[in-house]
Amino acid sequence: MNKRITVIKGDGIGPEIIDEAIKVLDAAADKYHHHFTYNYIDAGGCAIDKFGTSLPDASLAACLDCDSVLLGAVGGPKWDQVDPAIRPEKALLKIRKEMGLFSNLRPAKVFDVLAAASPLKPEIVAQGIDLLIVRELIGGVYFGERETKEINNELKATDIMSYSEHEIERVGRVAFETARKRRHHVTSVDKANVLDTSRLWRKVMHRLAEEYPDVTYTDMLVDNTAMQLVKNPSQFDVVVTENMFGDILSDEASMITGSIGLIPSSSLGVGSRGMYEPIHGSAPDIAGMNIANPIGTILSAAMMLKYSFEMEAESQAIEDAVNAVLNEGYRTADIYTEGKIKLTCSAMGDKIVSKL
Ligand SMILES: NC(=O)c1ccc[n+]([C@@H]2O[C@H](COP(=O)([O-])OP(=O)(O)OC[C@H]3O[C@@H](n4cnc5c(N)ncnc54)[C@H](O)[C@@H]3O)[C@@H](O)[C@H]2O)c1
Ligand SMILES: CC(C)[C@H](C(=O)O)[C@@H](O)C(=O)O
Ligand SMILES: [Mg+2]
Repeated sequence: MNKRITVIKGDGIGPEIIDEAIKVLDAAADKYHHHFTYNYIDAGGCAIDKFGTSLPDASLAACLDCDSVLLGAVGGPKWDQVDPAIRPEKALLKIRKEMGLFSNLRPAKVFDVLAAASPLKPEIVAQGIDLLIVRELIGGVYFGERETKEINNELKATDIMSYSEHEIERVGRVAFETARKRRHHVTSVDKANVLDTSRLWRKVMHRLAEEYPDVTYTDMLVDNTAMQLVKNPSQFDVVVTENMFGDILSDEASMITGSIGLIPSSSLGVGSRGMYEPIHGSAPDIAGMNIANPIGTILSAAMMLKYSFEMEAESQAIEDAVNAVLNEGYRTADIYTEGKIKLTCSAMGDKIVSKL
């Protein structure tokens, strides 16, 4: 099959991890006789430096005219003082919105061989950790009206969180449908003891739960969820939540697997075109050092093959290659434990390619 992939390397470690994912995609294309063409575009801080804006029109157009988008990461301290309207992160939010990517799947699974890298107690890890956060991606406080104004010589800032029934229902449906392919349990996370948006969220989720009697359902408040993720993560199968809660909880869930560098994500809307990116950021503290973990990005590429291109076997082959490399004891610095073999970012990419 021929597929056109728009690639955004972005900032910080973005270029390093994307290079490894492209190596892996090329190896998969060779093995299965596909042809992937890559359209490299600028977005984020690097685009501000070149064009004075984080998302040039041509870059957005390239995201809307391709079979899927692969993204490294954007942002970093260099651009912290720029006009908020053109911040690197704005580019990412605009691409998500314009592509209509309302559901963001963020799996957090402890690989058996990486149990020692998890900061949780071994007896908790032994119960098995394999959960999937379904994060609403183009609504809530990220996209509500915002302003900063001066009142009586004091600045006041406002960010509005809003959700409609339709926005909640479409992501809820993704969660229930996905649970049917997994362990048939959905935990819906909200703050219904305080927020109106959460009370509406809960109402819509309850309505959906009745449509899916084969899926067991639990409501959980977000503060308790943050605690339960550390105390008893094996209780979770699919966790569905609004945009900002999902952002925060997915970083927390990633850490119980050992490192944020391991976690991929897919963002989808209606139709098969999606955006695929690791959940971490541009990691300015380790950028340019060739020590970042490329596995989250490589597994994001694997998700692209499965969810957007219907290439199940190819996607599985990449996952198997990652598992094989980990099983043989190879580790990047973030997941290194005593007695294992430490690899750079590029050497990890090469090793995974060699297993394909
Ligand atoms: N999707 C994205 O593009 C995205 C996501 C999150 C944050 N950001 C942006 O990235 C910048 C830095 O954010 P931050 O420092 O809060 O979060 P971060 O995720 O970039 O880094 C947090 C910590 O995790 C480590 N880390 C992250 N990815 C890693 C990897 N692949 N291998 C090894 N270690 C890794 C970093 O070294 C750092 O110590 C900010 O500008 C932020 O807005 C972008
Ligand atoms: C960079 C930022 C806008 C982004 C988000 O909050 O969605 C990031 O944290 C993520 O998790 O993808
Ligand atoms: Mg985040």
